[in-house]
Amino acid sequence: MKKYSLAIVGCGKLAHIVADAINNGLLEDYKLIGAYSRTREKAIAIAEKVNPETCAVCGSMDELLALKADYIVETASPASLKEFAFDALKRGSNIVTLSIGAFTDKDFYEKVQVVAREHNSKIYLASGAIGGFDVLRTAALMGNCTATFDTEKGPNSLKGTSVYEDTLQTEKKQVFKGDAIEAINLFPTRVNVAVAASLASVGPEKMKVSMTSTPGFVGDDHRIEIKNDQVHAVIDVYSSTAQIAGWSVVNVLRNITSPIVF
Ligand SMILES: NC(=O)C1=CN([C@@H]2O[C@H](COP(=O)(O)OP(=O)(O)OC[C@H]3O[C@@H](n4cnc5c(N)ncnc54)[C@H](O)[C@@H]3O)[C@@H](O)[C@H]2O)C=CC1
Ligand SMILES: O=C([O-])CC(=O)C(=O)O
Repeated sequence: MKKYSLAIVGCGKLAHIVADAINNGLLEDYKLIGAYSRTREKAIAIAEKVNPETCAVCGSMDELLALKADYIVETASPASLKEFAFDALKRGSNIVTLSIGAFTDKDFYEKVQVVAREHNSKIYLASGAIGGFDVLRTAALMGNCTATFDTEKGPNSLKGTSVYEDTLQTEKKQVFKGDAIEAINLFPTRVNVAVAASLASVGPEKMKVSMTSTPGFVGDDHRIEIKNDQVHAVIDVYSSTAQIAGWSVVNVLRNITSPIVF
């Protein structure tokens, strides 16, 4: 049976979910051939977990791209996706990404599509911590639609952002209201989901995004609502950890090689 080669960029928490899935026999159509992360030890940890003999620990992005893996899983950051997407697609590698926030850069979003078409490669947007791309896309296709994206988080997950203040520990507060572009600019690695939902529906400028901080709240709740003349759909996903996003990459990879495609 043909195995597709796989490489991982960004060897943190979510990459380990993909590595565990390989080890647990959930990705039998793939062979991990390379791992790259800013911190070399993290790439070593992934290679050692899966198979240090067949998975190269890459010292640079170029080294990883030179492997020309059939699929590159990106679990790093929107900035990293921008760094390697063109080169990867030009070499015929397909990309599975969680850092969909990168696509609020219109120029980048348009150019990756042109390059992917020219080189017969594809970019798969993993559903991450949300879902329902199918109904969002379908409802949007029908026309005349509006959409909102409301996130609830605990204050501790906002530490290190400009909206954090100690009073959030005791008071519920809407800490952000704006569109998906403003949201990802303020929270570069926390609202990829809002951008993903917007690209699947009304676009980043028209997606009305809010974020509410609730004292003691654990995990994330993302509530997407889309309406057109005939359809009213609500997709509400609560998750106590971000692990669902790593699993969504596993799901995309399984779908790619499955005879039944969801
Ligand atoms: N779409 C979604 O639902 C979600 C998307 N994400 C995205 O996935 C990314 C990874 O999440 P985690 O695994 O939880 O983060 P993490 O912080 O545990 O791991 C990310 C790893 O990537 C490395 N990295 C970052 N930029 C890099 C670059 N330019 N080149 C090479 N390595 C780089 C970091 O050093 C780190 O080891 C997040 O930054 C976020 O953009 C995360 C959660 C949900
Ligand atoms: O884990 C989440 O809830 C969402 C997240 O980080 C992202 O979209 O970047």
